[in-house]
Amino acid sequence: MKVIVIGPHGKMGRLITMAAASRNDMELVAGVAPKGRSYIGQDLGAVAMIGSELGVSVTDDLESVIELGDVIIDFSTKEMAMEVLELAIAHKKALVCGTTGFHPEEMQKFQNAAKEIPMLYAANTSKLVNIMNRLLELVTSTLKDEIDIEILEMHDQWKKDAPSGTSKEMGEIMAHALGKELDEIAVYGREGASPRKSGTIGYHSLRAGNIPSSHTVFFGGMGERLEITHHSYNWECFARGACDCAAFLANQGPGFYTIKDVLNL
Ligand SMILES: NC(=O)C1=CN([C@@H]2O[C@H](COP(=O)(O)OP(=O)(O)OC[C@H]3O[C@@H](n4cnc5c(N)ncnc54)[C@H](OP(=O)(O)O)[C@@H]3O)[C@@H](O)[C@H]2O)C=CC1
Ligand SMILES: O=C(O)C1=N[C@H](C(=O)O)C[C@H](O)C1
Repeated sequence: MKVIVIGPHGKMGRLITMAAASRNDMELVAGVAPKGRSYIGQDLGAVAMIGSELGVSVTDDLESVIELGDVIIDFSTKEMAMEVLELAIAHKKALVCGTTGFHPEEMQKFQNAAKEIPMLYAANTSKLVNIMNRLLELVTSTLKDEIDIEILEMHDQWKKDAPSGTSKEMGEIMAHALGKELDEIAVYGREGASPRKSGTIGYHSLRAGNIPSSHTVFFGGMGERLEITHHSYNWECFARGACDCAAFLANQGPGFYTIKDVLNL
C-alpha cells in the first residue's frame, strides 16, 4: 500500500511516518507540508526524524504527488484537512483523517465523501480508547438517569482544540445511550451552571505541559462513583492505530468507516 503523509514534521506526522516505515505492507511515497517551510524538498525520513532516509522528498503541493498514493493519512489542521478531503475526492483516493476540531457541518463533508471514496474518520485511533467507548456505552445504557456524567480531558499546552475530539465522540456515544443528542445535554464547564441539572453531560478541559492525552469519565451515583480513565504516555498508540486504519482501507470500496470497523468493535 502506497501512503502519503500530511504534516510529516508535526507531532503525529512524525510518528505516523515512523510507524508506516516500519511496516512491511506500506511504502511511503510522499510527505506534504505547508508552503514556505525551510524543510520542503528535504527527505521525508529526515523531516520526520525517523533515523533513516526514505528516498522521497517532502513537497508543499499535494496535487503534484497524489496519484503516487493509494491512501492519504491526515493528522494536521482542520483547514488543511478540508483541502486534503477535496483533493482525495477529486482523485478518488482513500483517506484516513484523525485531525480534530471540526464543526458539525465540516464533519458532514466527511460523511458525504464516503459516496465517492473509502473514508475513515477517527478522533482517536488508540485501541484502548475505542474499547473504553464500549464500556461507556454499557454503563450509560444500564444506569441512564441514575447517574451524573462528567468528562475530564487533559492534553498538552499546544493542543489547538477544546474539548478534544475524543471527548466529543465519548459524549455522543453516551448521549445516544440516553436517547438524546449531545448538543441538547452538553454543559461546558460548571461555572454558572450549578446546581447540576440532571441528565446533562459535563465537559472539563485541562491543558498543561506535555500531557499526551488523558480522558476520564466520571459516573457519579449516590454514595459511590465509577471513573473510567485512559492515559497515553506518548502519541505512539495513535500513530500505530492510524496505520492500522490505512491498511484496513486497502480492501474497502467507497464508504464511511470508523475505527470500530477496523477493530471489529
Ligand atoms: N485521531 C487521533 O488519535 C489523534 C488526533 N490528533 C489530532 O491530529 C492533529 C494534529 O496534531 P499534532 O500532530 O499534535 O499537531 P502538530 O501541530 O504537531 O502538527 C500539525 C502538522 O500539520 C502541518 N500543517 C499545517 N498546515 C499544513 C498545510 N497547509 N499542509 C500540510 N501540512 C500542514 C504542520 O506543519 P509544520 O510542522 O511545518 O507547522 C504540522 O506538521 C490535531 O487535530 C490533533 O487533535 C492528535 C493525536 C491523536
Ligand atoms: O491532540 C492530541 O494530542 C490528541 N488529540 C485527539 C483528540 O482531540 O481527542 C486524540 C488524542 O486525545 C490526542
